Amino acid sequence: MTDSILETDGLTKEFRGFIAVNGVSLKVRRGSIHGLIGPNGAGKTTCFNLLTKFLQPTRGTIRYDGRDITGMKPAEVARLGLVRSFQISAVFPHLSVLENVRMALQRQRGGSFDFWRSDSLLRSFDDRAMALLEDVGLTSYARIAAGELPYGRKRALEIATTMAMDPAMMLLDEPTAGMTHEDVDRIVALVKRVSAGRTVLLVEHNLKVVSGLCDRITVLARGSVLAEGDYGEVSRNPDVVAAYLGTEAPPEGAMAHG
Ligand SMILES: Nc1ncnc2c1ncn2[C@@H]1O[C@H](COP(=O)(O)OP(=O)(O)OP(=O)(O)O)[C@@H](O)[C@H]1O
Repeated sequence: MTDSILETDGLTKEFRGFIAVNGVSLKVRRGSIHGLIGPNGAGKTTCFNLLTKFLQPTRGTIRYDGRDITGMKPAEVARLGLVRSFQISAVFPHLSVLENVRMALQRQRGGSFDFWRSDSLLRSFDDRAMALLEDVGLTSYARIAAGELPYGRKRALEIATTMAMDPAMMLLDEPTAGMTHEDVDRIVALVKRVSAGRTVLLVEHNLKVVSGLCDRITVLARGSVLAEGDYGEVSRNPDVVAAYLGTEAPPEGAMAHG
């Protein structure tokens, strides 16, 4: 018996007749770090948006923690503990790093954005916010305006604000996109750390990141599942190699792992 926390069955998304995601049946094991990879245009982002309920599927079902969430709204699934990392645009650039996490904590408590009046309430979240900042290595940046953070640190802040929701499952969309090597290593370590006691699903282009992080990997190509397994298995799969070589060369040496 596998203990899946997230399961899709025949998940399909059509855009005016173009099938971006085609009959994807996915099982994400509770407590695992699961990677969703595939060449450009494979349907990863569409799939991610379906799972986070930002898009409604044309067909198919999504079950989270034993419950059918197919028709639910993003906020509803977030309340159930299935939370996507906030986009950088969701970080308030003029507020400090600490204030951003405080806001996220307040939101988790069901508070409103009425931060004019609730300053004292927000301050009560300081301790928890500082603990989260420590988790993501941002303690020394607490008082800096979020907008002034270097890019890699902004992604760490995004993860801290996601963690503020205390999700049972986190969905991360390319957490290392556009990062320097040093930032990539830091985010990999961070995702590993925050994955303790949670399930993580990430869409990721960088196959070295995937090989270092993921217990299980689903490879999408042209909207369908092409292969599934651990990194060693999928990287040796001739169909996977062909799919990557057919559209773009994988990052140097990436397929040589495992
Ligand atoms: N809103 C939309 N309307 C029409 N076509 C779309 C829409 N969103 C995505 N597509 C198409 O669906 C296909 C899959 O796109 P998607 O962005 O999900 O792939 P991806 O694997 O995330 O690609 P990439 O790695 O390039 O980000 C692409 O051909 C894309 O052009």
